[in-house]
Amino acid sequence: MLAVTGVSWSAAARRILDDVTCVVPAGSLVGLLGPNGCGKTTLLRVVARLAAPDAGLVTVGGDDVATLPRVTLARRAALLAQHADTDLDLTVGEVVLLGRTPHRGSRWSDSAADRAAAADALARVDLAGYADRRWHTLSGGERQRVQLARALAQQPLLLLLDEPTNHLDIGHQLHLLHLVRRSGVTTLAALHDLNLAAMFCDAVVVLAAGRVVAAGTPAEVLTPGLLADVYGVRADVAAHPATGRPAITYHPPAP
Ligand SMILES: Nc1ncnc2c1ncn2[C@@H]1O[C@H](COP(=O)(O)OP(=O)(O)OP(=O)(O)O)[C@@H](O)[C@H]1O
Repeated sequence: MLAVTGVSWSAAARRILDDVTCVVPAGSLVGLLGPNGCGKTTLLRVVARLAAPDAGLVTVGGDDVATLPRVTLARRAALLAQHADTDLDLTVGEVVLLGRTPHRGSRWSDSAADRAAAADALARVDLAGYADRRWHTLSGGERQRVQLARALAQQPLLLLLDEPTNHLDIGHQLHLLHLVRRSGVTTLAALHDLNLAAMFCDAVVVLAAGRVVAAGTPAEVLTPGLLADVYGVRADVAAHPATGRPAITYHPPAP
């Protein structure tokens, strides 16, 4: 469904993404992992065509994103950016309806289908009843969930999520990833919490200094050796008693 092949991207004479290849099969949730600055956001931006790669190919649904009409790409892919915000004095309902823009064509007003999709998306992020609240009155976690609702209202084939659990309490972190997984929408999500990645992702791709250093199921990838090599941390990895997925316990840094 999403295929990234040999993608490189440079800025300020530095190679930020270096020959990155990965796939996100249709309907799966793939976690994009790696330390700060390894290139996760940059890869999501390249996939969303907000940055043009120096080399390589990105296809969504088999089509090269570089040549897809903008409106077609906007209908297919929704990006939830890391610090999604707006300076406009919008209501929550208006923010979520922005997700319907690619479907609106030349219509100026919202259709019943637009309003239904927006209301459904708000309910799914547990914010039914918030439609008339002003955006700037929301907490950080509420804003994050509204932005996910905007992305869901877009009804994309591909969701690109940049640290979607930012600002969320643990209950809402679990709820959000459960919701994304159950939505069945093909998703690539940059995540920092490796236990959440292990719990919810079908597969993970690990970047380090712009290169893919591991890819596979969470159990295949999230080993003590990988955590030491990539993050420089010591950790134990056991099978979660309920799910069998990896459960990581970190050691404090050596004194
Ligand atoms: N336009 C740019 N010009 C120069 N450097 C850039 C540019 N965009 C990104 N970088 C650099 O590329 C590297 C990768 O950045 P990116 O935001 O993709 O990392 P990340 O893995 O998402 O990090 P984090 O986990 O901290 O969010 C960083 O060192 C960043 O400073």
